[in-house]
Amino acid sequence: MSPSAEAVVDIRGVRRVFGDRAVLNGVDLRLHQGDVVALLGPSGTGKTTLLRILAGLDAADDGRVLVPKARSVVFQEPRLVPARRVWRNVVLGSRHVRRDRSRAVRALTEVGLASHQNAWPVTLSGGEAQRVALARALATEPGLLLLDEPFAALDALTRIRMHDLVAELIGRHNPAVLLVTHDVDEAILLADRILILDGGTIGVDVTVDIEKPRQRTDGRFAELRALLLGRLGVGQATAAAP
Ligand SMILES: Nc1ncnc2c1ncn2[C@@H]1O[C@H](COP(=O)(O)OP(=O)(O)OP(=O)(O)O)[C@@H](O)[C@H]1O
Repeated sequence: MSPSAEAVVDIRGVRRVFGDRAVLNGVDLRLHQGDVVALLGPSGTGKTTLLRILAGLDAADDGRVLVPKARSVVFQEPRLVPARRVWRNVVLGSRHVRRDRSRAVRALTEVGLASHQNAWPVTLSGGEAQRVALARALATEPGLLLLDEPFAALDALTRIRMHDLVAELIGRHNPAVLLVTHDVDEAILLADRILILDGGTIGVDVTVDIEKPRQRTDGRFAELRALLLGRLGVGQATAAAP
């Protein structure tokens, strides 16, 4: 993305204070359409707080926040409404249900769940429910897609399949994406840029210069993993290895 293109997310000097602790203390972040950015950081450093501010679910105490109106969030848990069928969950809040049914089915087709359109959420597996949450998030064609540890509750095999699916969907819809994750490999697999939030600010900002699809066996993958783990304060032995 050319640096001169207009940013869809532009936040400057964002502060968020809880009690006497400034969890965010001067965060700057610019994202352009199509940017896929992963946000790592030790537990409790404010990743979800930042994501909630970008989602409009929380407000900064100070600083400037420019985000698109059309934005969607996928959380760790799918947050489906149990009393609504799957397709209705995809277009929740719509006032034009009949017209929107085809939009819902298109979105479900993209995540491989068109055949489940009339199912009730309780009948879905965890992975299927999260695919419905993704379909719902993308059905509105958001300019910004916020993903808050969306694969953390899934088993390892489902998580790998979800990585492939999300990569494909992001490529097709081309929103700006902010992915909060604890999984360094997931960040390297999916993101073009990886940030580490610590001490209230973004201290690490790395461009992932490995062509996609990325292989964990690629030497550059292992090198970047070691670098990031080192910066996160874990796996120094790996990071220091020759
Ligand atoms: N509404 C709130 N009121 C008071 N403190 C809060 C509130 N929301 C978050 N915090 C505190 O802010 C800090 C950052 O929380 P946040 O959930 O943003 O961290 P995180 O980096 O996403 O953590 P994790 O990786 O464990 O999910 C934590 O210490 C948390 O207790």
